[in-house]
Order: sequence, then structure tokens, then C-alpha cells
Amino acid sequence: MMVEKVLSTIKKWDMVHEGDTVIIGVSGGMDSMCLLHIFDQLKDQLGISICVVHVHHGIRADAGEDVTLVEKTCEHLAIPCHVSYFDVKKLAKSYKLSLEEMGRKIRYDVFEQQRLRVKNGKIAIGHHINDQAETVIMHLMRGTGLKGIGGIPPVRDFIIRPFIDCTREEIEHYCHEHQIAYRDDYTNALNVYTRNKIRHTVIPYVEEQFNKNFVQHMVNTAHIARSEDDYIHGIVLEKMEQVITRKDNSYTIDLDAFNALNLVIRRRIIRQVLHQLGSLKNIEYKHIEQILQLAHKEVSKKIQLPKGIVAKKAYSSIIMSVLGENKTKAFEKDVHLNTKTYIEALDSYVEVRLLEAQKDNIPKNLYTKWFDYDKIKYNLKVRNRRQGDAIVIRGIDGQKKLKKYFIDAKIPREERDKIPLLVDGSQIIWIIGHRISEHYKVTASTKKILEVKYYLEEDYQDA
Ligand SMILES: Nc1ncnc2c1ncn2[C@@H]1O[C@H](COP(=O)(O)OP(=O)(O)OP(=O)(O)O)[C@@H](O)[C@H]1O
Repeated sequence: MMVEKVLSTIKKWDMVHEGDTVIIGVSGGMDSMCLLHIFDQLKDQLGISICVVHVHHGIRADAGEDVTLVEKTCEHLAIPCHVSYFDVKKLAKSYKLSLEEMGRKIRYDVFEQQRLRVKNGKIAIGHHINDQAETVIMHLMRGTGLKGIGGIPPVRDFIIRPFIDCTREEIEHYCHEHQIAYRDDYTNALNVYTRNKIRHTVIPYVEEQFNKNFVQHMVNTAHIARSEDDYIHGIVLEKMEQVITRKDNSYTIDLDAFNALNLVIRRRIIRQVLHQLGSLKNIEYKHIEQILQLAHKEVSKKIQLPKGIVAKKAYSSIIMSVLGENKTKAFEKDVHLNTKTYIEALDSYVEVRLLEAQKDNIPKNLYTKWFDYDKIKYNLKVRNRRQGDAIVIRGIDGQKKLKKYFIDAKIPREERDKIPLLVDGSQIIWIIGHRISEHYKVTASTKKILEVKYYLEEDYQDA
């Protein structure tokens, strides 16, 4: 029953294709050990290969036993197993994140790195119906829009959740019936974390007192909310093109066109601009309402928002930008091949891959570029500007001072520290989002291509 159900979820959401490599995130707990066994059952039928990734967070004293169980099981099933070790406590401190957030960020990074190493990689995670309901309730408690009510998506980019239609009881029953060994994470039973309190207190209470189908109702609501959210998001992107002019990091909203839009779309446009200006972290409902109100205020009225974001009323527009007060400190980060690196100073990611040389298809995208790999002599880094930086723009001798480039490109002074530079030693390879160096360009004699992608903070908050 359970295997058929998972197979039907995989088909319904088009989760995998023949020839894919599914990387299964296995913690050693019941859900992911069950997921591993089910994928082992289905792999031939689906024509896929599977491998396992386990992350040791260095938190629980008995975490070594999780590693042993996962490794032993993989050995028995003849499935490749990769274990990574981290000191999450230490990292959480330096990134100023909670242990949970840090652990999640690390896990998804490790999964992603493994995905880049395999052919047609997908990442399978053991979230199920009950996790979905808990996530929706958590979002509701925090105050959320449709996106939060949409909960955990069954598929996001390369991440798949084949148990999203199965309940915890079904998984438990399957494990019992097939004598699947798993580790009980004792922290799951503690009523200290929000999620555990919802699991052990809120849900049973509502089920007993109000509606025994509460969990399923939450899941159905999430499903509807997610599809409506996707639909509205498409409209928002289309309307943004019509009402907004963007110059560097400044967004000018034309009020005549903007005010003619429905309030739902206006609110969403503001949210999207805030997202693009930095991050939605610390942005609350009241901030969005204040910006909407600004449309009716006198010229020059300003609103100061978190992260140095400023919204200002002009004659027939609202200008949203990030002001100089929010100065970006000097940052520098090593970038490694086939890895996605998080640049905390900019809440963004740089992903670097090595490709075989191709003559065509050079990407025409501001944030994805190709370079001649053999021209790179030192360690790749991403950093912001330093005094004396220069870039080769025209011909091999045509060095241009970065400062001069910024002036010519009319990039405001306060924006300059926020522009990431990809460098090879002291040489600039790419002013990200702007020019690339002539010296590193792909040519007819290029043998290996370095593909570099840059993107803004991703939403790791699914679950
Ligand atoms: N340490 C880890 N290493 C690898 N994958 C993990 C790890 N922790 C969680 N995952 C993956 O993320 C999914 C969700 O994690 P979460 O922390 O919500 O669940 P969990 O209670 O640890 O689940 P499980 O019962 O599978 O252990 C897991 O089902 C698993 O696929």
C-alpha cells in the first residue's frame, strides 16, 4: 500500500525521471529510514540510482550512533553513503542563527553540493502530511501570507518530498511491518520546541475538541494556498514590468499605473521589491501598509525600514532603495568548484561549476557567466571592492580602475560596496551583475568552462 502510494505521489508531481540520481537525506530517524527503504524498493522500477547523505551536526552526544545506523544500513543495502561532520553550535554562533536554522542551512548546502556531483541529481527529504500540517500552523501563528499557508512544497527546484501524501502513522506502520530499524531522536519528544508543542499539544487538542480531520484540512488548505500563490505571483511579476523602473538598486514605482492595480497585487509588488532590495527578514505587515499609505502622502515624505531600506514619495512615484547608512563591511569568501557558497554579507549565493568547452550557448544572463577555466591562476574568491582594484575591459592592456568603471556606469557611491566581485588573486574576473574581464572570456581555444551563477537569498524556510 505504502509503496504504491509513494509511487503515485512521485508520478503525480513528476518527481523523478529515468536516469536520475536521487540523493536521500537520511537522519537515521523513522521517516528518512523508511524513505531509504522505499526508494530501495522502487529504484529499479523507476530506473534511477540512489545514494544517501547524512549530516552529523555535532550537537547530540549520541549522534555517532545515528551515523553508525545509517552507514550499516547503506552497507547492507549496497547504497553509497556520504557522511559530513559539522560543529553546528559554533557555526550558529558566528552566523547569528538558531541551532535549528543553522542545521537546516547546512543540510541543504550539503545536499546541494552532492547534487552537483552526480548526474541528474534530485534530493529526497522525508517530510510527510503531519510535518506539513505542523508547518502550516507554525506559519499561521507567526502571521503569514498565502506563501506561508502553502507550507512545504512537494517539489522545489531539485528537492522532492515523496512522503508528502503519507501520514506519520502510515510510516510507523510500514517500519514496524518491515522491521526497519531507526533511531529515536529524544528531542522530538521534548515539549520545548515550537514544532514539538504543536505536535504534542495543539494538534491533539483541536482533533479531540473540534475536528478529528484537522491535519488533513490543514494539508488541503496548504495545497490550495500554494497553487493560488503561484498563480498570483505570475501576475505580480508581469505587472511589475509595467509599473516599475529599476536602476541599479533603486526601484521607481509609477503611482498612476500602480494605483490602478488591485490592492492584492499592489501589496505583493511592494513585498517583491523589498525581497529584491535585500531580504524579507524583519519586514512586517505594517511596513508594507506604511509604504502603500505613502502613495497618498506629501512629496518627500520618507519611511525608514529595516536593513537600511528607504521608501520615499516623489511627485508621481515612490522610490524604494537601500541607503548608505546600511554600509556593507568589507567581506571576502573563498569559492570552491562544484559548490554553492553563501555570501552572508549580501544574503546571496555563488555557485561554480566546471563544464566541458562548448562553442554555443554562452549564457546571456546578467547573473550567469562563463569563463575560461585555464586562465584562472589562483584561488577564486568573492569579495567587495578594495582600493586599487582594476579590471581588464578592452583588450589585454586595457586596464580600467574599478572606481572609474563605477563612476562611468553611474553607480551611486553607497551602492559600490554592495557589488560582489569574483576575483582570481588580485585580478577581477567579474563585476557581478555588470562586466566580465576580457582576459577570462571564453574563446575558440577554451578547453574548460567555469560557469558561475549568482543569486539572492533562497527561501530555506519551507519546513
Ligand atoms: N542529519 C540529517 N542528515 C541527513 N538528512 C537529514 C538530517 N536531518 C534531517 N534530514 C532530512 O530532512 C528531513 C526532515 O528533517 P526533520 O528534522 O524535519 O525531520 P526528522 O525528525 O529528523 O525526520 P526523520 O524522522 O526522517 O529523521 C528528514 O526526513 C531527512 O530526510
